[in-house]
Amino acid sequence: MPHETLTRAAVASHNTADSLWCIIDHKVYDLTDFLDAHPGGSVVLEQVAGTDATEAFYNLHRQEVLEKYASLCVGVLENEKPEVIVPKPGDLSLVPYAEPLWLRPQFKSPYFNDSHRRLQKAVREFVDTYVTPEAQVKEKDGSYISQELIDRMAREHILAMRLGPGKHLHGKVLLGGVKGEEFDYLHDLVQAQEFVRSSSRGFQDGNMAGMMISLTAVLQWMGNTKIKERVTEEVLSGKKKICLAITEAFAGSDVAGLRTTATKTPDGKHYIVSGTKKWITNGMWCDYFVTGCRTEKGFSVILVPRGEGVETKLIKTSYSTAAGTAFVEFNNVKVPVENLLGVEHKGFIVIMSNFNHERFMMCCAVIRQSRIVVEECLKWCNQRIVFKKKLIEQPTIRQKLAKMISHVEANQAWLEQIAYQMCSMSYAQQSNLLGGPIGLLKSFATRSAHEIADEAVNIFGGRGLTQTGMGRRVEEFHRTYKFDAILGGTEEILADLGVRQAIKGMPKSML
Ligand code: HEM
Repeated sequence: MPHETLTRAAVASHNTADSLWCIIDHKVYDLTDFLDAHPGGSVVLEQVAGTDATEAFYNLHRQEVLEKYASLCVGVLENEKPEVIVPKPGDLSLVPYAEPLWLRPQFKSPYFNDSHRRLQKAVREFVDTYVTPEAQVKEKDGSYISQELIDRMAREHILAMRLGPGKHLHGKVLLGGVKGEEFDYLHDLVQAQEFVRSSSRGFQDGNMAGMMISLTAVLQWMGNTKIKERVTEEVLSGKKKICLAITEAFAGSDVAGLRTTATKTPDGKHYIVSGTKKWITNGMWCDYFVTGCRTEKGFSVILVPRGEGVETKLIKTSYSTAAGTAFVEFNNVKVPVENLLGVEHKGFIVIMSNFNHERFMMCCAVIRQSRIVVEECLKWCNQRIVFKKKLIEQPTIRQKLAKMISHVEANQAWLEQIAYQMCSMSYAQQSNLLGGPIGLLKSFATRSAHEIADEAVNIFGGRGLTQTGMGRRVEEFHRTYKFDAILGGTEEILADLGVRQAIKGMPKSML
């Protein structure tokens, strides 16, 4: 915190490398000892010694740089007040279009009530305080989520909440005082969109994405109540970790082409699971694998615990290894038949019904990330000066922003409408009636992400290709938005699913 009140004249006298001060946003910084450490070099700082460097600073740095180096601040200017708004944990952004319409005070929404708003506020505070700081470190160094954060999420029932609505939430009081019984798909949308604000795509998946897409299958399809209750308790309390193991090097979206086999032992008491799985999110640290296998007369899903014959190797992808993406080998792993999910040889339905919620979550995430990029671009265009004008004064730039904003707003409106429909449908109705629309939305939202990432990099220039500094969020989005276009079904497969499902509902007669 600044201790002294100073005048501009006093600052002006500290204008050499031996004593170098400058003003940024009405505060005074002593940069003398920072000269050699400054990533932009000492020369540029000497050029602004003793002057007001606010404009030069914001032309090149993010506000968070000043927060990180707050200790360099030695005073405030007499009778002057800082103008830059520093957000506190939980705050809404004041940048236009940075928040979905329902969170902007001037607008109303037919979908969101007081309970959704309470949840939003509490989750944002939680994410800003506990998730984002860890996410940013882990995204960079590639290490896995801390047990401390997992435990904290378990205590607040956040792990349970992130599976979506259902009986597993009954009797629990969630963040914002929301009762588990009232948690619906609009709450689900709210929490999913708040969690991605930590802007670290690898860590975002590292933060229990595997659990979100696999424990749901255990809850829904595990016939053996004892195993179901034990595994659910272990995972939701954070003691054990679980992931979905379907994709193979041999087959991705083509689930029918999988080669991992599960053969029953002669006494009928066990399966012997053999084969490999690839790109398994969180696989590196998981204790359980919800595994797709070929069985004698079809396809079955089996809960395989880590143990003898299970080996995991890290896969390096374009996002951080914080996601724990694994190549998994099952080498004659012996699993009790009680670990079967759903009906033997009829596992296709287990996987397919699970996909809807996974894809819905991915829509929530990629649409919110796209909005973050729009916010970054609006901030930058308002801050960056080129050809003696702010970037925002260039009509070409405004055209780009118009396109980006329109994509985000259209997708969010479609998403909210789908979430609203989900609230009043059974699981089976959702699969029948919403599998297609969710597929179309995911496919369209990632095409939008493609356009948004492309325009954002053009707006940021070299900074949009640099992993630190002003453009780091844009660089990360441009590098990683494809994960959402591929995982959970590719754009083409899902677009096709959407149309095929629509055609199923066509009247038989010619129209
Ligand atoms: C409190 C004062 C300052 C601090 C703590 C600071 C810190 C930093 C940091 C951390 C970076 C790395 C890039 C980033 O994270 O954004 C950086 C880059 C840079 N800084 Fe500063 N800086 C300060 C003031 C200034 C001023 C007043 C100028 C110019 C007149 C300046 C010019 C630069 C330049 C040219 C770069 C390289 C930018 C780039 O590669 O895009 N800095 N500074």
